Amino acid sequence: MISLHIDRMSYNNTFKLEKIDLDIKKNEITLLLGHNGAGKTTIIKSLFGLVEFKGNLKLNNRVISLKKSQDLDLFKRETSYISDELSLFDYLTPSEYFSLMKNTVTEKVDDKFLNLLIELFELEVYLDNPISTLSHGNKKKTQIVSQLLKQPNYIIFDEPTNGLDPDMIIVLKKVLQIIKKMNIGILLSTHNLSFGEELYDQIMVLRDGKIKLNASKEQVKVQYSNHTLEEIYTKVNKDYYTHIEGILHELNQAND
Ligand SMILES: Nc1ncnc2c1ncn2[C@@H]1O[C@H](COP(=O)(O)OP(=O)(O)OP(=O)(O)O)[C@@H](O)[C@H]1O
Repeated sequence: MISLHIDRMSYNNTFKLEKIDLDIKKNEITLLLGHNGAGKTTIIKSLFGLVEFKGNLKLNNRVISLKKSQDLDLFKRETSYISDELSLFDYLTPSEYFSLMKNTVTEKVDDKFLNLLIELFELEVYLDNPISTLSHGNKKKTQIVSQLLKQPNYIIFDEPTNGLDPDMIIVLKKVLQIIKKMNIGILLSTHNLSFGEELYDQIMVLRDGKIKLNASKEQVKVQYSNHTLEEIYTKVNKDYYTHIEGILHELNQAND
């Protein structure tokens, strides 16, 4: 299990995260939801030691320090990060890129697993084209496959559905359901409520750097019975939506 505890973190006092407790458990998907600027990426950056914070990071119940090269190497080996920024080597082809990724992991990559992912994400026809010539969605799929092929213990996935077409969103949802059962823990940070709804086992909702909801799916069911995730999200952020309803009412009146 990965456990991140942030007591406090701030960017020059302009934005702060407080009392964040995030767990990523094997065989589970943790969903991270929040408005633009809520702090989701900052939490992910904290996980990778890219921002300073007061608190601690545990891997399998042991506190680790990403400033120590040994701990950093261990954490990198255990974790794949699929970012929303497409930082691929554009001059390589997907095929060359996958080979490069295969050579960077210690365990042997299962070629059958890789070929099935290539087929599922419909990348066969682009395998020998330079990545620079691929569409945004195909670059994204190349990035997804390049990280999944490592079959890490944990996957941190930022905005998984950005740039994907409806077929691929459906395929990705099914792939993540299978991958989770391979004893892999997944953190999904997404704005796509319907995508997250079917997938999550744990949910964290953030507003302005603070936790509004941190619960398991079972706890959510007890508290919100059959409500959809959109309804739950709206209820959790009640103050915001009451404010928005007021403005929408005025907009409607102005239109009369
Ligand atoms: N390097 C930085 N220096 C100062 N402030 C920053 C920095 N990076 C982010 N912020 C601010 O911290 C807040 C949280 O940003 P963050 O990127 O974590 O939000 P987010 O929830 O990922 O948003 P989005 O959904 O828009 O990606 C924002 O107000 C942002 O402007």
